[in-house]
Amino acid sequence: MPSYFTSSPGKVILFGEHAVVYGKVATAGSLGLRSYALIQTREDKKIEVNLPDVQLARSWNINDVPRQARWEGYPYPPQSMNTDLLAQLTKFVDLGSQTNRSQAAIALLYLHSFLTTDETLVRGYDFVVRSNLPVGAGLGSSASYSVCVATALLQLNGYLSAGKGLDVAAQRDLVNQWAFQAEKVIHGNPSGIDNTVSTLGGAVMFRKGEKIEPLPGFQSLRFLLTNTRVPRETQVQVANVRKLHDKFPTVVNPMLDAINEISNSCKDIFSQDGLDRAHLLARFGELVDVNHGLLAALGVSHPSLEKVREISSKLGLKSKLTGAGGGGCALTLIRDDVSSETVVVVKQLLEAEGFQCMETSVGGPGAGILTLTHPTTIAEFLAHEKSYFEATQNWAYFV
Ligand SMILES: Nc1ncnc2c1ncn2[C@@H]1O[C@H](COP(=O)(O)OP(=O)(O)O)[C@@H](O)[C@H]1O
Ligand SMILES: C[C@@](O)(CCOP(=O)(O)O)CC(=O)O
Ligand SMILES: [Mg+2]
Repeated sequence: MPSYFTSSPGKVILFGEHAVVYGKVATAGSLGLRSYALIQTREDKKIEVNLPDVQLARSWNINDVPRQARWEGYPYPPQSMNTDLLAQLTKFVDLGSQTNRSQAAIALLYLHSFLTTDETLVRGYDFVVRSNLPVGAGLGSSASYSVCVATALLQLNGYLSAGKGLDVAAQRDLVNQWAFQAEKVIHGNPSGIDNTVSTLGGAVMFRKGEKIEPLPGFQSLRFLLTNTRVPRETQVQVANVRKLHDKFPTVVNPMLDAINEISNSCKDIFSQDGLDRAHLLARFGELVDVNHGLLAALGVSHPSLEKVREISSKLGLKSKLTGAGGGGCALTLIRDDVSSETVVVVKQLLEAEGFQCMETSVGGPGAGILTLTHPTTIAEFLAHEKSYFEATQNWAYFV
């Protein structure tokens, strides 16, 4: 009975969120915080889904879920989203269209409709996801979830098996393309940066439709992430920027161009010979400030995010919102010369506001699969989730 774990990281966008949706360059890295999925076949033709992070536990008869006939470009996703299928699935899951739970369930079933083979159809499967990432806080939980879903369904249905003749790069590409479809279900109009970073890992400069450029040196940077715990949805923030853009294109386009130049300047700083690290970090901090100012002008800051900036700047630290904004997370650059006492103080001050501070590594591995020798149960997976999480070093990453 095939049984697999899949795992993929969240991400932090350093520069370029929102602008990246308009084809500008953005800079981002994978996080040490990850999501983990369990997928395994069962014998009663049911799909049993358990997503505790969004309080969803549901089971469906596998034959009741709509299935797609072979399409052009198989096994890569079709060029455009199937909106009829989306409407059908929204009705089928019957959880409302805009809730956390329904988006997660529809994204899973959307991929299921395309990827399920006859072999899986006669059996059914269990599917569980747990995440160490805060959901809806700007650290790419939706992309991390989407990559876990895509990897799990592709693996269970044999698309990644040796017999298919895909090398590692092609496997990652297939996962990334399907994860992007799931992100589209959740976000509406994603740029693709989040699923790409979650699939590939590392630190990259990303522009829609172009080859990914690795950004060496990034791993040595240290950040504090602060979750303001103010809920927001990426889809809503992206739509608000779109409205502003469409109303005042001549005002907004130069702002997006300026954001583009921030990533280019960041790259220049890293590749500048002879620039000592103290100067590099000081310049980086200035770009953090400028990028936040532009994002605030686009209307995606929030009083809680301004509070993070105010507190950190009192201690000489630079912060900006990260992800879609409107709440969620901010990142703060911790320069090498910042003492551990200062970090403790800033964390205390931020936590006193009710915020949650996290320090995590940036630029680690991307998506991975672990084949289980013994099938497990959903209950056991959830009961022992910590040890599964800690087994991360044994995972077969696509790297
Ligand atoms: N662990 C998870 N389990 C199920 N669904 C998840 C999980 N993490 C994220 N999601 C999905 O992603 C959505 C949040 O996405 P989004 O608004 O883009 O925020 P984020 O910045 O965290 O990516 C949730 O509403 C849910 O549909
Ligand atoms: C705002 C945006 O640039 C990043 C969104 O990231 P998150 O979902 O808030 O983690 C949107 C996108 O790139 O698709
Ligand atoms: Mg997201």
